[in-house]
Amino acid sequence: MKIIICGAAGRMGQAILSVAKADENVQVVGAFEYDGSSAIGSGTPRVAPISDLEKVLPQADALIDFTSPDSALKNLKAAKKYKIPVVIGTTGFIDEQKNEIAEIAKSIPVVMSPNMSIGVNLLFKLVDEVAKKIPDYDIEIVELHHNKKKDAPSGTAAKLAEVAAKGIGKKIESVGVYGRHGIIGTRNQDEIGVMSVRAGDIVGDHTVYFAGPGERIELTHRAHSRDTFAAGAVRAAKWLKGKQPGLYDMQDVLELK
Ligand SMILES: NC(=O)C1=CN([C@@H]2O[C@H](COP(=O)(O)OP(=O)(O)OC[C@H]3O[C@@H](n4cnc5c(N)ncnc54)[C@H](OP(=O)(O)O)[C@@H]3O)[C@@H](O)[C@H]2O)C=CC1
Ligand SMILES: O=C(O)C1=N[C@H](C(=O)O)C[C@H](O)C1
Repeated sequence: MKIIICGAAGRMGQAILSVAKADENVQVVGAFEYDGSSAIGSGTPRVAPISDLEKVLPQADALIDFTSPDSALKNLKAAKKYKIPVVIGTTGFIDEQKNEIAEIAKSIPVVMSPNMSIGVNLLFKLVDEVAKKIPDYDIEIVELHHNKKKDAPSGTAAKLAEVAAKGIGKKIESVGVYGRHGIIGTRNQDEIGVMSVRAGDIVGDHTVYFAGPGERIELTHRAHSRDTFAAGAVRAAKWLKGKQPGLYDMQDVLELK
């Protein structure tokens, strides 16, 4: 399995490189960073400028992207040109970009998930189940991440909120509340609060609260290491081999649907 890693010098890129190196069935044929990055020329395999991506794409079985929304979309467009399957772990896409990704996925198979861990993908299922069972309980989501994270809320928290909203028969666009401040009045019954904490080197924690009269449920996932996301990304790349074009997620890869 020959893979390309975009964002190779980043936190996730480095974790994926070490998972790939430990796997005898995986060969990294390209490790890319943006043009002008101080990482160009470093490491094994050597980190190359993203402007060289199309030189390597024809030899790859899959491209794994953990960069930023704009560059992920550019890399996806290049992969489409060469019909190479793509794993997108990058988060923070706006709706217009998500629509573009869905359109491109009509031509090539794409796995896109804000969280590649087994635990969080099970958490999505649990939240759906609990929200459906107790739709009148207050739902709040708190996510904690390291102080270098650029997007908020995390892609995972956004997805948890979407799943919870759907579970209670609402659209997250109508019920999502992102942070609170000032004399805001009492809580609306249907709102789903999403709070973001940025501190130190926290890898990624997500808690979903369901609070009702005299009790609450807290469903928490804590990632101890980025290796869990990296292993998931490599598993998704392998899973994509021979798949029909389409937009898949980690629940497809992990057969949780
Ligand atoms: N789906 C999942 O399971 C997970 C998703 N993520 C998501 O993955 C993304 C990356 O996270 P993380 O690794 O922590 O972030 P980092 O900032 O550490 O890594 C991103 C890397 O991509 C580089 N980069 C930026 N633009 C380009 C480009 N045009 N071409 C190639 N490389 C580029 C960055 O360079 P520079 O720093 O110099 O800008 C950086 O080295 C985020 O969106 C994050 O939310 C993270 C963990 C798990
Ligand atoms: O940026 C990160 O670090 C993480 N991002 C993902 C997200 O936005 O949900 C997943 C994970 O929690 C780590």
